Amino acid sequence: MPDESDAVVLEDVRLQLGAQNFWFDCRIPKGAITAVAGPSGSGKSTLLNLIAGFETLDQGRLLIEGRDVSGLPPADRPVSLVFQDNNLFAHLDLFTNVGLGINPGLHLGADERAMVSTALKRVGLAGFECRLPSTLSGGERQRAAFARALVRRKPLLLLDEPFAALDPGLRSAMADLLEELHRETRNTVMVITHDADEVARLAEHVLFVDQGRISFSGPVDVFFDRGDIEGIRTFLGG
Ligand SMILES: Nc1ncnc2c1ncn2[C@@H]1O[C@H](COP(=O)(O)OP(=O)(O)OP(=O)(O)O)[C@@H](O)[C@H]1O
Repeated sequence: MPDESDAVVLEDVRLQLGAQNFWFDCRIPKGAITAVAGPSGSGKSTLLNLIAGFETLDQGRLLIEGRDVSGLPPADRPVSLVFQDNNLFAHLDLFTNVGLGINPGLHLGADERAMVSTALKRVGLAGFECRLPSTLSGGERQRAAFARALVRRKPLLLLDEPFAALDPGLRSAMADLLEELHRETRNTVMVITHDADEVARLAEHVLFVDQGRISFSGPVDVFFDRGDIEGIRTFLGG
């Protein structure tokens, strides 16, 4: 039975995409940062897309904060997702793109406008308010998408390799920012990463996805001791 310490529960969730079969059965602890790791093509993005509602499960049950959301569209789920390829609206400036995170109708009060400016400042994009996404670098677009997710303040934040396009210095600064924001909000975060150092630095809990299944779910210190699981050994460079 799900309990109150679970933010997300996947119960016997099955999905087929083309020739690929996925089976997910796991719990994500509430208020923690969970790293989602695993080989390329193993199903990490698919797992996040299922939780966010961009994929629909064929079978099973998906609970977020105790509520069965299996039949709900993405907009009705208490989730904010940052994709690998961000997803900013090309014809809208950055202020508007981030403001949409707060209110899709863009009726923003003074406090909300201040929240947008603060979020842009925190990701290092103060002064970029009037710029269109096409005039930004890949890393800047990624940071803008992160700012939009921050202002949404949903209980569950899903990040699909949010810092992949950034150089090591910025990557580390964004990881610091994520940690800092997490300390402030204690929301639940799931972050896909290919980087073992990032897992060690950010995560309290780890899910390891391999061939469409979860081959490990547990605390981060246990994860680093599970070199006996072949996929994890490879991930850790062993
Ligand atoms: N709509 C689809 N139709 C058919 N196959 C799909 C579809 N979406 C994903 N797949 C396949 O499912 C597998 C898992 O994809 P997914 O994007 O979840 O992997 P991933 O672990 O996030 O990979 P990466 O680390 O490379 O981003 C891949 O083999 C992919 O080609």
